[in-house]
Amino acid sequence: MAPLWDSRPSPGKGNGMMALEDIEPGNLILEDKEALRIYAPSTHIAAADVRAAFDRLSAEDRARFLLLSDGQKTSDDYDNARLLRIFETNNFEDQYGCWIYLLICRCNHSCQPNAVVLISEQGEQLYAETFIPKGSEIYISYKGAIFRSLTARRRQAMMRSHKGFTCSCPACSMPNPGLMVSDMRRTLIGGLWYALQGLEVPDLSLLDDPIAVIPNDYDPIATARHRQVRLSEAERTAYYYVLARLEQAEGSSPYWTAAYLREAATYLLYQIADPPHVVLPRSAQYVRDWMKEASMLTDSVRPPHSQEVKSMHQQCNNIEAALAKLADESQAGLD
Ligand SMILES: C[S@@+](CC[C@H](N)C(=O)[O-])C[C@H]1O[C@@H](n2cnc3c(N)ncnc32)[C@H](O)[C@@H]1O
Repeated sequence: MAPLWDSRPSPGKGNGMMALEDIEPGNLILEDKEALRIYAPSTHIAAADVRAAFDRLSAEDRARFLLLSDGQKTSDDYDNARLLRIFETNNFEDQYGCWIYLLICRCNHSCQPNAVVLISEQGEQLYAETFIPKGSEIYISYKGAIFRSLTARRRQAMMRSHKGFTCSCPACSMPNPGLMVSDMRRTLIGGLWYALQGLEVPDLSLLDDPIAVIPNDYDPIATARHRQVRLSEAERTAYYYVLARLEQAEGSSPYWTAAYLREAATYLLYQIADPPHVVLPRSAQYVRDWMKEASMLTDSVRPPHSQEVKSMHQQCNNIEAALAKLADESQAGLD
């Protein structure tokens, strides 16, 4: 298959991954695998560790490693300090340590990404999550889900502290009033998300301090206090539904809209299922419509064999069966 991308200059971001063809949502862009892993947190990794891991790579992979950005691109030559800079500019991190991909690492970050890295038994695969027109840039998000609920200023503060660059992605460089609307939407997304987790919105003021250094393990969720009042099922239905539509309006992955619609449908079903089991046809139709939309959206951005697609189809069937059973019980009650 001819490559769907090439590495080309991306204004203000070094090089980036540019689409050579129109790429449809759900299409595979490239396959990659971890090339180099160091089992330590990024803050504990020294130049000698990177050098040792680099020396274990094949000659071909060493050459590909040296193609990655070092954040300042001083020369084609390399010493231990440059190897460390490349590692720091490109590494992914989890609780087990840090690693590098030789292809995926050539992708820039966006706070409104159009692609996602999915991990399967075959390795790591980059998939389009929205339509990517020929000639435009392919972006992933370098940050986890809760990052999406921050305003542009707060996201930039976090990126500067954690990744050493000021994010100039399309979502962050949008002019007003678009940026203001996006900030408001994301703040609402955060408020609804925390409430649904049974949490108060945490104090995020650290992210408003322009000179604050935000620790690498900064986790706003861990500092959030528990809410005193539990949300009712009606509130949960409404919150998930609004969350789905806010994510959609914000241009997030359809995967999130699908996940929240499925929750909204499930909580609406719980309400229908409450005694006295009178199934209101309109509510039942909403449950079906939301599940159908959630299923179509998941199908559009995840491979057919993926766990997400299988589980969404299974849930559609379960919900359809539950509705049919409730309708029978409701009819029996009326007879
Ligand atoms: C993993 S590399 C991505 C590929 C890199 N741009 C290249 O030329 O190979 C990460 C670096 O790209 C740049 N970068 C990525 N996303 C960016 C963004 N949204 N805004 C500004 N710079 C970005 C930063 O210099 C960052 O340190």
